[in-house]
Amino acid sequence: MTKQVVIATKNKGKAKDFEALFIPLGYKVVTMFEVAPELEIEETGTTFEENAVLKAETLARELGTIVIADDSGLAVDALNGEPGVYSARYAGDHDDEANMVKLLANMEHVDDAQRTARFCCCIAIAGPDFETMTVFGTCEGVIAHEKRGTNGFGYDPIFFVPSLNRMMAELTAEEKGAISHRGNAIRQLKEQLPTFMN
Ligand SMILES: O=P(O)(O)OP(=O)(O)OP(=O)(O)OC[C@H]1O[C@@H](n2cnc3c(O)ncnc32)[C@H](O)[C@@H]1O
Ligand SMILES: [Mg+2]
Repeated sequence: MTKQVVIATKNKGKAKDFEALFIPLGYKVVTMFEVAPELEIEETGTTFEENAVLKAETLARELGTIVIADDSGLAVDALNGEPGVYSARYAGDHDDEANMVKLLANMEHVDDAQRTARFCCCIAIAGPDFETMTVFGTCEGVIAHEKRGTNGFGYDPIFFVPSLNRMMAELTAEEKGAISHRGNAIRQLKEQLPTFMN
């Protein structure tokens, strides 16, 4: 029987990232589209951790099983850490394209040296018989002046990864997982929960 991991997400790009990380470990990835399509979880927290815990615990309670959730975002130094926890809704509705347009406009007069940023990801794991646990991962980069690349999701086309000399949206899902905030968080989870992710 294939093991499965339930992720409290409705973001298809995020789900693909998780598949690249979990399938090699022998897990099938299941999202809210399959297990709770009607459930809307309002992200009322002010930190990645609060929102990740909220999403994981809400779905775990609903299903009575172990659930993982990811709350993530982009923190841009020249914008004092914005859009941060509001990354998905930066330009209003959840619209990746509009979010990038707004971010590039707000960065128009920022010099190359000041365009540093990082993706942040808090992953929470919740279940019926243990206390919710969280791990945190980051990925350093630079905000480009224009979009490039078609892989990934969200802000990937404007996030330059200096160590690979490519945009995040130019990496395969496997390459992204090896260096991303999400990959780094998952690797920590794996270290701390070897029995869950063996
Ligand atoms: O809450 P769920 O349903 O998981 O999906 P979401 O897209 O709303 O997810 P978040 O609330 O965690 O918001 C994260 C946003 O941050 C951005 N983001 C997070 N991880 C990213 C990544 O790996 N690449 C590009 N953008 C990312 C992107 O705009 C996401 O919509
Ligand atoms: Mg969300």
